[in-house]
Amino acid sequence: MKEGSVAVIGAGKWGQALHYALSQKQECYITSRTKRDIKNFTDLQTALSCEYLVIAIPAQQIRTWLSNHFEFKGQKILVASKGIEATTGKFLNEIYEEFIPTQNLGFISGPSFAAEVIKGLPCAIVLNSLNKQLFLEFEKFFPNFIKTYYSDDVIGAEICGAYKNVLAIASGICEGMDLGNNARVSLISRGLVEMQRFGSHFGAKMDTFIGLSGAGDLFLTASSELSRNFRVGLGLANNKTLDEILKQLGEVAEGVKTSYAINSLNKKHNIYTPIANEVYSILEGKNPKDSLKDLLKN
Ligand SMILES: NC(=O)c1ccc[n+]([C@@H]2O[C@H](COP(=O)([O-])OP(=O)(O)OC[C@H]3O[C@@H](n4cnc5c(N)ncnc54)[C@H](O)[C@@H]3O)[C@@H](O)[C@H]2O)c1
Ligand SMILES: O=P(O)(O)OC[C@H](O)CO
Repeated sequence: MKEGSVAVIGAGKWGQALHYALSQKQECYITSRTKRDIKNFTDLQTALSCEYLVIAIPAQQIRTWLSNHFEFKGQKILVASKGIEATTGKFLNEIYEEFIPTQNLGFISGPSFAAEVIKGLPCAIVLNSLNKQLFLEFEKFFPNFIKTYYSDDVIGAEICGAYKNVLAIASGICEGMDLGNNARVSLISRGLVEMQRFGSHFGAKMDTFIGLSGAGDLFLTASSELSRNFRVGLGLANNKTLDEILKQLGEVAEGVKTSYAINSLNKKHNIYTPIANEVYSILEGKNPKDSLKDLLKN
């Protein structure tokens, strides 16, 4: 293993933005399935031989990717994806822990559109790990335009990052239906309460929901067309089919599959999640106008 070396795995929007950020202070490799014209692009084996890996592949592909490509040789990992595995209802930390010791795992959360990070615009994120030493090691790789905070609430960060994508779809639907600012902000506020209720069931810390990982990322994603999930909502409100919307998007919108995961988890654990339930129902064909009526019922 090349000591001190850093690589990003996955050259989608977020992988490329993180590669740009992490290249400011040191050399940083990047790899993906198809070769890209990016500085320090390398093959997978070279990337995997780095000591520090930042993994930015979509949540639903992680298990297969780890099974097929990854061999643990002591690498320290920062997970950059946001989502819940739809087939199992597992949070990303649970999947990674099947392959990698907890002490070697960290998770990025917080409001961070790739499109702004790749321009070097300032932002603040959280690096979540049960191992504070890991945070200290990764922290020094981040450039001056990114402020990094530490949290040990891995489960809280994972739930916020995944749940806010579903709420961003709901907010996009609200916007697409022209329901006004009052409606959108009511939805976002009640969404935050719902996300907290869901998270507390799984042991997330309350503080996480009012910080960057929770309210921060929710406010960002549920209020901007820069969000892919928000744009999925806009499309649904405009009667486009999900297939059409995703084809046009051409990038991952994690909230779609995460809606299915949350739907299974809230049924299994009997958690009251009215907004996520309506997003799931709309994805399954319910008319958004009927969802609105149901959400407004006292
Ligand atoms: N884009 C953002 O602003 C942003 C910010 C924070 C977090 N994220 C999260 O980062 C993750 C990736 O998002 P993105 O914006 O880079 O998406 P993207 O659609 O731009 O790119 C996804 C990348 O994953 C790769 N990929 C897909 N399937 C793969 C597989 N089976 N094996 C290996 N690689 C595979 C694709 O080739 C592509 O390079 C998502 O979980 C997303 O929620 C994105
Ligand atoms: O474009 P989205 O909806 O995947 O959101 C991107 C990031 O998660 C924002 O922090």
